[in-house]
Amino acid sequence: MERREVIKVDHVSMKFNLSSEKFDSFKEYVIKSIKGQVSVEAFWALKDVSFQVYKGDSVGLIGLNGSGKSTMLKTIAGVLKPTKGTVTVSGSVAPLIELGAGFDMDLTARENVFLNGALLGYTREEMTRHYDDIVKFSELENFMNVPVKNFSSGMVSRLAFAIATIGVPDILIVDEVLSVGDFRFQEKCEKRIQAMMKEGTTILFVSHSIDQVQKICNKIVWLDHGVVKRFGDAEEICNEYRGS
Ligand SMILES: Nc1ncnc2c1ncn2[C@@H]1O[C@H](COP(=O)(O)OP(=O)(O)OP(=O)(O)O)[C@@H](O)[C@H]1O
Repeated sequence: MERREVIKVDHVSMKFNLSSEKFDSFKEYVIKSIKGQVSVEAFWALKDVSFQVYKGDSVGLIGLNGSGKSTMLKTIAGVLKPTKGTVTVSGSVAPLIELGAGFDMDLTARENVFLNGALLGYTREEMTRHYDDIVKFSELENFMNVPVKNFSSGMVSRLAFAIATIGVPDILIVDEVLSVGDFRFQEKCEKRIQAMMKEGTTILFVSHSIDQVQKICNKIVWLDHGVVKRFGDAEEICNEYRGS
């Protein structure tokens, strides 16, 4: 199997500034921040994280709430810039993070297909070609002319998943999105991800279902308070995680 490195996470640390003060209004916040009276505390969500991902790997990020999984995925997706260290990514990336975040809720599902497609870098012609597949996969045939604000959260996720997975990206980033939608739809999404893996797509995957992680992933990064506790074989680390 080809062992081409597609993601290199090199000594990455991420700092967030947390303000513990409460402000009665935005005006009060602005005045105090101009006067330098807002005290902020540094919080390191990732601390010196390093790992490499090779083409065709499917890597699961596991760890308790707040351990830094989503922050790590967002730095790889280019949504966040690390405070220290570097992330090098080669190839196209399809991020399935916060599904539906790019939707305009007042527009119809149909209009959002084209809007979201444009945000993902597709032309109108490309989206027209993929339109029927998106409608069929999301099973929203009867709802395409309905404003998305009237959709349930599961319907929003189905539409967003169908749009985000129309191509075969080099790297697919999946953050918790399979926990939305019903059981049957989750299976359908899993199948689509597995089909992409067969085509050679590299997967980065976050889910609180350790069984789902073990089913999809061959490697694991186990994060603990922003630090890599373990990195390696999925089966071994998932079993260790279950027993921890
Ligand atoms: N924009 C932000 N500003 C301040 N703190 C943040 C921000 N984003 C994340 N954090 C903090 O960083 C830590 C890691 O958050 P992150 O969402 O990466 O964890 P996670 O492992 O994905 O958690 P979960 O399993 O709950 O989804 C948390 O303590 C969180 O409060």
